[in-house]
Amino acid sequence: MTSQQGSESSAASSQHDNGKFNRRPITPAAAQQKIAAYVQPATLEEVKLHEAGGRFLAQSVTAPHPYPHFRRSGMDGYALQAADLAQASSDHIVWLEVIDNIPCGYTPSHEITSGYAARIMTGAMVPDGADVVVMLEMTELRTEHGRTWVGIKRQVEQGKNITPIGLEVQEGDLLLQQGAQIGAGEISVLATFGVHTVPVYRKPRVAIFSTGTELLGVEEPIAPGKIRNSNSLMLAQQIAAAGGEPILLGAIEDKLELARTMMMNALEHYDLVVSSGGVSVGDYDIMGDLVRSGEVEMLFNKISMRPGSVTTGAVKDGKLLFALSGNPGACFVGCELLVRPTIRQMMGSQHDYLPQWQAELGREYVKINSFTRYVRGRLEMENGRLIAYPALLDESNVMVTIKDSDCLIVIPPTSEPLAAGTIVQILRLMDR
Ligand SMILES: Nc1nc2c(c(=O)[nH]1)N[C@H]1C(S)=C(S)[C@@H](COP(=O)(O)OP(=O)(O)OC[C@H]3O[C@@H](n4cnc5c(N)ncnc54)[C@H](O)[C@@H]3O)O[C@H]1N2
Ligand code: MOO
Ligand SMILES: [Mg+2]
Repeated sequence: MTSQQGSESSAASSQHDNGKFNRRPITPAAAQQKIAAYVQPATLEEVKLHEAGGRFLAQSVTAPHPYPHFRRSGMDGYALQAADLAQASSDHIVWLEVIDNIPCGYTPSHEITSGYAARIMTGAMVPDGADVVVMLEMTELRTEHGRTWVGIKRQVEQGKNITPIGLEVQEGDLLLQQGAQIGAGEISVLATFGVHTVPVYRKPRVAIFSTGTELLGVEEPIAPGKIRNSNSLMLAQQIAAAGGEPILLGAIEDKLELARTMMMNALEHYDLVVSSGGVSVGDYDIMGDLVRSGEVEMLFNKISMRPGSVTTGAVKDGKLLFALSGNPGACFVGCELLVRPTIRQMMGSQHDYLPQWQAELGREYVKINSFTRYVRGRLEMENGRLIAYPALLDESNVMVTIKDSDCLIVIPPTSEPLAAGTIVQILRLMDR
């Protein structure tokens, strides 16, 4: 016991506490399912469209009108009847009288009949009667006595350079599904259809705290035996990237009473709670003790995965608590596999779990394990093949290679090393 460790820690009782050792592992998928059963949808709010980026739509949106909603010219040129050009050729120029000039934003003032044309700009409304727009470069002009004729030496197929009404979207079409995450393309759609305030899910407020008597604030000078609290800030970034609002509650010493107060307060005031550290079998692994104490309903305290086998999930009054391992690698993976999907499920996302792809293993992977491993990896495209390189240092307690990874390579339980070139599943990390 270190000098800082108070007598109220769980140390005294831990020798007799078999609960922490007799943990029944469940699979990562089972853990995800258990959690999903407790997810409560976030409430709604309206935000201005220009502030809606990254948020999740709380209601599906259907098209109030077709798009485009008028026949639109795709070129600067002349709107006319294609049949008038039936005799046009390099030896025979067809002349049509120009009776209108249609800029964008105006309605045509004349219907086009045989023998006539209207000068028209890209994006302008094609006049009734016209069934083609001939681009400016294919035409020549003649002016006589204040009247203007356009000359064309080529046939042009009917419909050319006219975007028909509803080409992109018909009235009543489903534009965006509830739960869609709003990016540039979605904003363009919403703007096009006049949705200037957007119903979105409120960002779940996710409380984050770390446990560890060794933890210093990031601003504090380094000291023997101490480390800076990197997990809290790493988690905050992951949670923000997932769509949540991280609330940093700081770090506490490994004291059961402090942890209880912190956890209960967080569960009361926030939508989700994520902690780091203290879930293993050590004397001061207070989060593990706390979750087993009966004050919260434990969902699991062992998952058949590495890193993060001791990752613990619990629920109290419908609110979920994720007690992640303190080892940075395990903390990171636990957040990606469990916390991220929860946040996204709360906001109705159809893309809640990390997308799964296949890749070739870039180098031999020799560690064998009865649990599924999520190995941080880096993806490269080589000769049209997707190759996943496992990090050279991928231990749970290794921090520095997290930044180099853009995927987690899924190594199933195996008793044999995996050869380079083996097809593996990978989970794409989505925060970059
Ligand atoms: N006897 C056993 N010991 C351990 C086992 C086991 O099965 N039997 N499992 C090991 C594995 S695997 C993991 S993972 C860790 C899990 O430990 P905890 O979740 O209890 O985390 P701590 O003990 O609090 O810390 C572990 C490690 O991480 C550092 N840490 C903690 N918090 C932070 C933070 N906020 N920022 C940066 N680093 C942090 C801490 O200093 C420790 O080095 O247990 C193994 N032991
Ligand atoms: O299972 Mo430990 O939790 O990272 O390797
Ligand atoms: Mg521990």
